[in-house]
Amino acid sequence: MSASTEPWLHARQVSISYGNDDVVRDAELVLTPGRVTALVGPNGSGKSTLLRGVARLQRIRTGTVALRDGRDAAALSSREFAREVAMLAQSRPTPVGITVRDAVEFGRHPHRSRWRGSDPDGAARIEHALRLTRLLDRSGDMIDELSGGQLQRVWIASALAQHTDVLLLDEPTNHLDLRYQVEVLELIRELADDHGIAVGAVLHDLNQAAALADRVVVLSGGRVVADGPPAQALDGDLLSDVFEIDIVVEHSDTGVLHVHVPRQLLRRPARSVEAARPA
Ligand SMILES: Nc1ncnc2c1ncn2[C@@H]1O[C@H](COP(=O)(O)OP(=O)(O)OP(=O)(O)O)[C@@H](O)[C@H]1O
Repeated sequence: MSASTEPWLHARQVSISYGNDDVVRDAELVLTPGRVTALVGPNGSGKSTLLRGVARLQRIRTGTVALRDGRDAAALSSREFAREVAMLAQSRPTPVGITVRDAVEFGRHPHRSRWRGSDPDGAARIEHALRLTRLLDRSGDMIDELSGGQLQRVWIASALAQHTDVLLLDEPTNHLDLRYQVEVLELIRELADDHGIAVGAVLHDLNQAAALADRVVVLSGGRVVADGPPAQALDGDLLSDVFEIDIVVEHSDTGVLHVHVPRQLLRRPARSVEAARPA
């Protein structure tokens, strides 16, 4: 892991609007090498918009995004920017008729020379990405024949082949069963720990955020309302306010956080079950 704590991405006072609506307001996001930062918050709180804004997929109305060595992201060409920051968006169409390797090769696009398309490091980078995502032995498979979890790993491999300092992931565990969720989360942890990548990930599951992240950013109504280590940012009272439901956060002796909704809120009264039964 890199020892540096200088941010590799630092978004300051970022506001993003749709029409006249500010959906992200004065947000700050700091991504440092070897660290995973989770963005959490209710539906519509601005998590994806903020991530898309710092990935230059969405226009930022005000604010700045600085990359490694303080370079202004807005001053880079799109190819230069794509060599620094990779983004795995929330939903991607699955192309038909291409192999796993072809899909991973998409990630090399910013590294190809403009005219002749040469990419001397390409083969090694693609193989590295396939190995990290445990897809080497599937590299010839057609991607439309993969399971959801395998496909998610292919897109992560494609982002890794891009060979960037910063990796942004929008709900990387969406639609995956528990086993694949754990696999993807372990992979993300490995990318930060063993490869020093600065990762920013939107996550819905607060327990996954607590387990995975070094830092958690909580968004509410487009504003950052907490930003810190999980034990600090995932505060029960704050989360209850933000999600408008009672949320309890327990800290175990071993330092594990457990975020949950008290059971009585989930229990259905017996009579409603009776009432639902057909006569
Ligand atoms: N293309 C768009 N046009 C107009 N408004 C949009 C658009 N995309 C998102 N919004 C609005 O911006 C706000 C923030 O949306 P965003 O998708 O960033 O939230 P989110 O926290 O990622 O939500 P979710 O958890 O549901 O994915 C919401 O009010 C949403 O309705």
